[in-house]
Amino acid sequence: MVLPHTPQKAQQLPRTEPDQLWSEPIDSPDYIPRHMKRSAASQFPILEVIQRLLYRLKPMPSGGNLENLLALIGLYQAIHPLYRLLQDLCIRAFTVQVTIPESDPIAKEVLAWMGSEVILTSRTRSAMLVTGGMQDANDNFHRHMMMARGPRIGIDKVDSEVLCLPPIGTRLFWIGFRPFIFSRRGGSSYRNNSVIAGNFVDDSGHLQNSLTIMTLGWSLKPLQDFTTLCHKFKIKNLTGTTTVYFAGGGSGDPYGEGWQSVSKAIRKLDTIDMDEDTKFDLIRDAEYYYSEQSRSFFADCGIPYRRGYLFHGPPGTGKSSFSAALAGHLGCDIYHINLATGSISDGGLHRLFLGLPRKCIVVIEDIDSAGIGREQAPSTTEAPPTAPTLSIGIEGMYGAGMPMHMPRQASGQGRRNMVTLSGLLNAIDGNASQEGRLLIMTSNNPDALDSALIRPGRIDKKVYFGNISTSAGKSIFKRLIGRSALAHDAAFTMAQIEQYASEFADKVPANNFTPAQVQNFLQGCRGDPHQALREIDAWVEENRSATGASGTSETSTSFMSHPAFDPIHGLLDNDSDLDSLMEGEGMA
Ligand SMILES: Nc1ncnc2c1ncn2[C@@H]1O[C@H](COP(=O)(O)OP(=O)(O)OP(=O)(O)O)[C@@H](O)[C@H]1O
Repeated sequence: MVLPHTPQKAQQLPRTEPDQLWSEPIDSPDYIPRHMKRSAASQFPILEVIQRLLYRLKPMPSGGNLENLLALIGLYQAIHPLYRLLQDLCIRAFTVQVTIPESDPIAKEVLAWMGSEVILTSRTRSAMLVTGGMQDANDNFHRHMMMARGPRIGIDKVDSEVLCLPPIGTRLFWIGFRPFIFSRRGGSSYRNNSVIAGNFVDDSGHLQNSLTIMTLGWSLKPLQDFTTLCHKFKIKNLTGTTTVYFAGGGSGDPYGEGWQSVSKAIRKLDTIDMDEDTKFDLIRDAEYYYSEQSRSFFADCGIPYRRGYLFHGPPGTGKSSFSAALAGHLGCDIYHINLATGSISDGGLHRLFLGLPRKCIVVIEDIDSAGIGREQAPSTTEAPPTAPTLSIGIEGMYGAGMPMHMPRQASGQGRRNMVTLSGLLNAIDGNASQEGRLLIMTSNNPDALDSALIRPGRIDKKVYFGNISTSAGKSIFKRLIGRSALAHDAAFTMAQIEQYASEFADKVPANNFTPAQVQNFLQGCRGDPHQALREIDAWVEENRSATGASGTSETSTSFMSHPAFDPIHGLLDNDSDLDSLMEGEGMA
């Protein structure tokens, strides 16, 4: 039986219009005329959206779960920007923050502190693990501290070179009763509308990774105290190491502009073979420079608090090694700038100097090969078309005025130098330049340098590093061969080593080879005194003919060749003296 089809009228539920939600009886004190509500909603469309979404959320007699869910999501989407706006307003009103580019030395200290004191000590659920070396030039430093704290999150299962750092993101931590928010941002995670973590845009307009530290209040003092805490933490944990910073090449450099760092074991001063008087004079001078007495002397006399040395001599004679050992001795960091890379501009150099801490050693390496010779009058020589902004110094490199002594490296094909003499002078002691640094310039050819660069006040001491003397040869043999032989083979005695060292030194013609050359030969002998003595004659012959070494005017004036020069004089008269000499050696 077919029932007649009686179309059922869909049950129409009375729907409440959004406006009715707020409707009040006309005699109610809360009554607002409808047209006024409409105009408010039309002025702020977001209100109307929220109003409609709220209406959708009203429980309905039939179904509506999906609709409710969608309305809820829509409501969240609509309210979220408002929430962010309010959050940002509160942050701006009640907090202070600092942003540090990740390439800055302070950032390394903050990251290390966070990794060690927050990430490894809390029940963290995320961390950034990086292998040492390329990922983070500060690897040794972080590793050192990880070892100091002990692994906490299963790091013992992985290679000891894995480092634990705070991940990209935001993290809350407390120091005492004060909350801090730490944010680490990658350059790509730039968000225009956030004030929680500012991003750092470098001079070339590129986004750099950055850190932001934020805390409650209106004063930057707690943040300054925090960075000081991180710095002290670094000093405490870096006993026995020196942090060596290298200037990044510029925006084209994968590591970016600014300072990149690596930690190295401190090289002891007694591993540098040089005239003892010169050595101790330099040490005394540097120690005095950093004393309170000298600081107040400079201040009282109104002299800029700066000091400069020029180390000159052939390559491989210990200029850089001594600088590093001096930094280790003074307990400060060392900053290397190599202008010969041709990728640092005047502005970049200035910024590098501005980023220096108060106490540090800055080494400008091979300054003569950087093409910054004497400032010349503008040359008529045409510069190559690829170098439209050639400095005065570089015109000499490319043009007819190129000095004959200019190393091949500096005259590199197509490479140009972007630092001018005036730019360099301005960076090292212009008005805006940081005080307190000890500047060391190294040069293989000081005659090529402009007198303005090395005038008193800029360069206070000039020290010549020369080829190896007989006594220095003996010293190097004892350090590189004798020590190892005594440690690994009981058959050797001190007296024997002394004798072998003298024999070896006699076979190496004085002032012909650099310490680096001799060191290289001895390293190849792997601690075997007999092999060293067996092979030295052939090596001398071969290298003499290869280099045509017959003594240079430089070596003839070397302090190492001075009859009075005996770098080990007074130290090696007996066994204990040798032991004391050898105690701190072996670090390269
Ligand atoms: N006087 C020295 N005493 C001990 N080791 C030295 C000495 N000179 C050089 N060496 C060794 O030779 C190597 C090169 O030395 P270093 O880089 O310090 O020379 P440099 O004079 O700075 O050379 P360059 O002018 O090329 O920069 C280092 O490994 C260092 O250990």
